[in-house]
Amino acid sequence: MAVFTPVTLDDVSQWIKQFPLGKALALKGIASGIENSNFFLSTERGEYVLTIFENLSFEQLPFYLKLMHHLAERGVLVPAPVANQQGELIAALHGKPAAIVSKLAGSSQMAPQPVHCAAVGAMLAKMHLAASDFPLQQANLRGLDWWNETTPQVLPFLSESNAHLLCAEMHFQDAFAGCDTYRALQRGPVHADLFRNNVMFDGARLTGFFDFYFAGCDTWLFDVAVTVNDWCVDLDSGVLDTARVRALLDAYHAVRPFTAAEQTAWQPMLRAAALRFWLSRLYDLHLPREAEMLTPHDPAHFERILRERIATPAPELF
Ligand SMILES: Nc1ncnc2c1ncn2[C@@H]1O[C@H](COP(=O)(O)OP(=O)(O)O)[C@@H](O)[C@H]1O
Ligand SMILES: N[C@@H](CCOP(=O)(O)O)C(=O)O
Repeated sequence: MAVFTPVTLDDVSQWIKQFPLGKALALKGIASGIENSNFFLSTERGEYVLTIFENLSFEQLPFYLKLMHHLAERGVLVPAPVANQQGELIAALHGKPAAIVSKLAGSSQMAPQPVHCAAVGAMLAKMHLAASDFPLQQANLRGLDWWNETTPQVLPFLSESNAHLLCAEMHFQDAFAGCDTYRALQRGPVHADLFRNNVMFDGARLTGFFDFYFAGCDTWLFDVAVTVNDWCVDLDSGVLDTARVRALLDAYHAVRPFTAAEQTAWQPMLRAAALRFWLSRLYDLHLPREAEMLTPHDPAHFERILRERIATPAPELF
């Protein structure tokens, strides 16, 4: 459970006066999540989510919140940020940046079927197209540079076999990022963390993507690979489930057709997406921040997925 910054209803009752939401009625810390402090906030005007950002700065946050606003205006299902009286989407709470966004209906679908994967694939393609004219630029802060910075920090904690895997994969990914195929890939703002727990469903109806706080400008294919590695994986073995993969990729392709360069890059990109989360989970496990309540994710899951993506040919992209 992650609430890094404790907040009381009293604290919020004063603070919320700058927003057009009426009085704060109830505040409840949210158990899941590992990056930020999140609370369900009931007000006289409805149900919202209050997020206190633990790592992102006031300078970095407009990218995420304005991106959500941009997407919501274009019909992509995402939480809408609420502006305060000054028209700002970010306001300080306990000295940290904080924001209020609308609460999505439904719950996460943690055992997805092809029908859920198809809905995610179609909305992901729609999101990539809708974000392509978003004017702000911000790199994916958990991209290749971060992997290169983080690798030496986690290496001392690894077994010989895992240290070898990590170094070899970093070498492979550094070379991949320098090749012509990689440079030919289409780019734009991506979610970069579109796991099952970051999408809401009401039955089989997708009600929204959320948790945009790892978003950044990167290749669209990286976003697809992150999504497939989570939504279409057999959680015990790390093997991809063919029916879910086809549902997700075919639905994406129907909205935004994949390119030949993307087909060539697909397997390296599935590996890159596995590496990214193996590294962040290793970092969070071995070099944790102080949290009032925190359950770290298991790095071995993504080590397994990475080994599997290296060993097994990738499914056809289209
Ligand atoms: N806009 C939202 N609507 C509904 N529930 C939300 C919303 N944002 C967050 N949540 C809930 O809060 C939980 C943690 O949020 P998340 O953004 O994943 O945290 P973190 O950024 O710390 O990883 C989610 O699993 C979800 O249940
Ligand atoms: N999805 C990442 C961790 C990021 O946490 P989230 O709760 O913000 O999705 C992982 O599974 O390692």
